[in-house]
Amino acid sequence: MSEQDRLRCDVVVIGAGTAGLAAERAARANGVSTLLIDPDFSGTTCANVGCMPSKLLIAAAKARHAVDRASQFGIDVGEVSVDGATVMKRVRKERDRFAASTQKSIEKIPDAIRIRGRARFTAPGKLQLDDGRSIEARTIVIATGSRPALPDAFAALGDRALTNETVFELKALPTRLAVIGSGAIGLEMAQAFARLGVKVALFDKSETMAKLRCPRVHEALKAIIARDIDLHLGVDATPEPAKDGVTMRWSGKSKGKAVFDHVLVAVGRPPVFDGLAIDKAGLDLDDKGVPCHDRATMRCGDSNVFLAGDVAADLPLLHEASHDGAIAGRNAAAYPAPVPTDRYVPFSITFTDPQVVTIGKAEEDGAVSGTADFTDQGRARVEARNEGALTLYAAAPDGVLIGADLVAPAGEHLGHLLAWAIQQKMTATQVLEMPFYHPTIEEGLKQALRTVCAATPINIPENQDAGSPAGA
Ligand SMILES: Cc1cc2nc3c(=O)[nH]c(=O)nc-3n(C[C@H](O)[C@H](O)[C@H](O)COP(=O)(O)OP(=O)(O)OC[C@H]3O[C@@H](n4cnc5c(N)ncnc54)[C@H](O)[C@@H]3O)c2cc1C
Ligand SMILES: NC(=O)c1ccc[n+]([C@@H]2O[C@H](COP(=O)([O-])OP(=O)(O)OC[C@H]3O[C@@H](n4cnc5c(N)ncnc54)[C@H](O)[C@@H]3O)[C@@H](O)[C@H]2O)c1
Repeated sequence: MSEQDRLRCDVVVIGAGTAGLAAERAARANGVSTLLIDPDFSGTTCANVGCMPSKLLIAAAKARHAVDRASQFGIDVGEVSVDGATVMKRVRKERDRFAASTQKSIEKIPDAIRIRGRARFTAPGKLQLDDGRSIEARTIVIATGSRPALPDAFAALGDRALTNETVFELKALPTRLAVIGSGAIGLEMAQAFARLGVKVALFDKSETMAKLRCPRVHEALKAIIARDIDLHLGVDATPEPAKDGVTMRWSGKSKGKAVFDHVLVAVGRPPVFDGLAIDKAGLDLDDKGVPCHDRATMRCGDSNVFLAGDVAADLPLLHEASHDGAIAGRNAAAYPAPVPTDRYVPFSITFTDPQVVTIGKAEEDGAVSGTADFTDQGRARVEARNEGALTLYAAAPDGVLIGADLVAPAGEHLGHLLAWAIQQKMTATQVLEMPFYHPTIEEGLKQALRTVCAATPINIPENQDAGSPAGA
């Protein structure tokens, strides 16, 4: 092999998504030479087909829903129509802006570092590109992301089956949409399409949506989702091509048959290892084929290989992908002396309206719990958003907050307050000692914090008024 066919660097990063870009940035900032490998450099999943286009569709649904809700305040807006083609055009136009700005930042990486191609292992620590060039690196970061699972029965439907990679390309809104999977993608997209006027049915083989642990919060979510969507949990749903769409048949907790224009398949996103020949990397793999790794360093065993982002199959979320990347990149540069990092408390928000949040640990981890209900909470009533429930989990006997499940108005903001308090290992008493402005949704937290205090031998702060202002 000629010298030209041999690429050399300290740290090679495979995959230029959120995690890979963060890893390359961190490695280079630590003074080592890097190479970044990607077949397309077309921007990130987040910008192209993930977080951003999904939130753009949700924003359109929110606008339509606000109009629908206006009448309860005595505001008559007359007949409303949705121009589906314009809705989808805006989603793509704004999405393309986000994608272009990601691409611009990729273009700022020096040319010599960006290598177009696919990498695969030929032996432990040895990589080859699909054009035959070999890569010699001191350390390797794998950041190849995840992609939507598409079971065979759905793949057989051709373009009637949609995933997050195709749904945002729809030129108009469908009339009838089946959604398979009530995880984050299924719930967000099902509710958004339904609120834009699409007739939506949602099917899941599990009886639990959005990985909620608290049955009370789950019941509240079920009632909210079922208002807009024909909801079928605990069912096996099978598709079959029909003349003008797809026939879905389902059985289990409910049974039926209906025809839809399209089926959106959102049944999880397994990590991408194909083409990498990961079996030749000499790494221990878990039962799902993911290299065993330490989340504190992102290092695979005692090898010179690190993981970052969705490919690690830990918490497939954007903030975790970028944290993984920073940790893996720095430690790949510091090899063989990786520095462990404390990880964030697990924290996820599903952007339904109201939003669903899960944080940290739950009852099964030995916690006591405190609850709050938003059906009669003051500010929530003022806004006619009085629905939802919250459960806080705390360690006994000291009342240190360790987790939460909630579906509540302003859920993403309550979620952040709680995640930050939990990350800081605050007790229920310490949070109760914080100022609560009136009248706010945040006041709804007090109810749950006080129940945690009552369930543990700790006291509600003595110098605090135990009453509630009107509607708190
Ligand atoms: C519809 C949807 C909505 C979402 N919404 C949210 C949200 O609201 N909030 C949130 O926190 N998270 C959200 N997520 C999750 C979030 O988008 C992901 O966790 C994140 O984008 C993962 O980043 P990554 O770098 O691991 O993967 P990616 O950005 O997918 O990057 C992987 C890269 O690896 C490259 N690659 C693959 N194979 C090879 C190979 N063999 N050689 C070289 N390169 C290769 C690919 O081309 C790609 O560029 C959403 C996801 C989806 C699908
Ligand atoms: N707001 C956010 O942060 C956000 C939004 C979208 C996606 N994401 C990320 O993307 C990942 C993938 O999302 P997702 O919704 O595809 O996966 P998911 O793992 O969140 O949910 C998949 C759902 O599909 C169900 N399912 C699996 N196989 C099925 C089958 N054959 N028939 C019926 N139901 C089936 C599961 O029971 C589960 O409820 C998420 O884990 C999340 O981390 C995050």
